[in-house]
Amino acid sequence: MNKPHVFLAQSVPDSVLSYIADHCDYTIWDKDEKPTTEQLKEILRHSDGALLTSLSADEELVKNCERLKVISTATVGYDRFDPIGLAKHNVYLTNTPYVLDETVADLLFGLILSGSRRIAELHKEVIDGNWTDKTTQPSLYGQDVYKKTLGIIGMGRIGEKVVHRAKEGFNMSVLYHNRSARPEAEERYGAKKVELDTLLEESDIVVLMVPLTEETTHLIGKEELSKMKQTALLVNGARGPVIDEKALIEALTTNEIFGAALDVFEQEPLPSNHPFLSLKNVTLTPHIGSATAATREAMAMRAAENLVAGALGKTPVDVVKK
Ligand SMILES: NC(=O)C1=CN([C@@H]2O[C@H](COP(=O)(O)OP(=O)(O)OC[C@H]3O[C@@H](n4cnc5c(N)ncnc54)[C@H](O)[C@@H]3O)[C@@H](O)[C@H]2O)C=CC1
Ligand SMILES: O=C(O)C(=O)CO
Repeated sequence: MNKPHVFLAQSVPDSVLSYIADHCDYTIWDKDEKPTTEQLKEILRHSDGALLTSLSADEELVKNCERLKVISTATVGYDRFDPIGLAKHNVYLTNTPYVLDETVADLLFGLILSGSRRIAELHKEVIDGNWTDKTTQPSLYGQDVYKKTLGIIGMGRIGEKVVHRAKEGFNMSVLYHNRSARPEAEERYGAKKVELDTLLEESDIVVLMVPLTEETTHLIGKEELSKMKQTALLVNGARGPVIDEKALIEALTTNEIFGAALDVFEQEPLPSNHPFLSLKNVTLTPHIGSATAATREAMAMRAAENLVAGALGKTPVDVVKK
């Protein structure tokens, strides 16, 4: 029997490629520039499945792809894909939940610590040869993390791992804002579900961990920032557009809040003239929430398992239901 054919828009670890090859024939896109929409449509017309992590897909892309059964992304976030549009043409969208939760929560705690204790800012002072008596003056003091109040917006898989670290490691109080109540988290961590405004007003550290949707676009803007404490830190591990960056830059420039620690941005990579780059009260990382060798390999394998299952005509484990 002929093997199904899958398209890989990017390379994958050898172990993952070998798993795919056991079940499918494959083509890998090996050019530096991404395929154009027209090139992608043509490729997908001849594919049973596709791994499109760094690309996007909607109804228009797949409407003439009779063979196509699955589009897999090696990410948990799927805001660049339209699961409903794909489903209209019997194409599953799959993502990679669970396997990255602990790793992303670790990074978020790195951001919390760096932003609160000014690690990135003062690291730069040391590197630049500016370590003088003045470096430890009160105006450069940080904020405590231990026993402070963490406000988490988006108490999902990753949000709960952040809360675990906050409670078990730092004895923090936890407020959360989520679409639905999470009674187990309330019981286990003493987390309290509150309205967004209350969370913003009462938290010392506000962490964003919601998916990017119409509802969460610019969830944090001028008005929301004005409700935060002047000593508060805003941490974004979700997606850039969840924050209105213009409003955040204004709040950081006028010290309306203490600082921001950000892994995701409205435009990625950040343009070289971006105002964030000249602010001191920010920690910036280049969207590395899940970027450890082990976790990225686990994500690629999970994405491959979904891809292979779909291409073979089975129902993949991680079908995105919207
Ligand atoms: N920086 C990075 O590298 C990474 C970023 N992410 C981002 O984090 C997001 C969350 O991932 P998971 O925790 O796995 O997702 P999840 O689906 O388990 O959790 C998201 C939570 O947000 C809540 N939510 C959704 N819309 C909301 C709204 N309008 N208001 C309040 N709560 C709302 C949901 O009820 C859910 O509990 C992903 O969608 C992705 O965009 C995920 C992994 C790595
Ligand atoms: O999985 C995701 O959604 C990411 O942003 C990268 O891990």
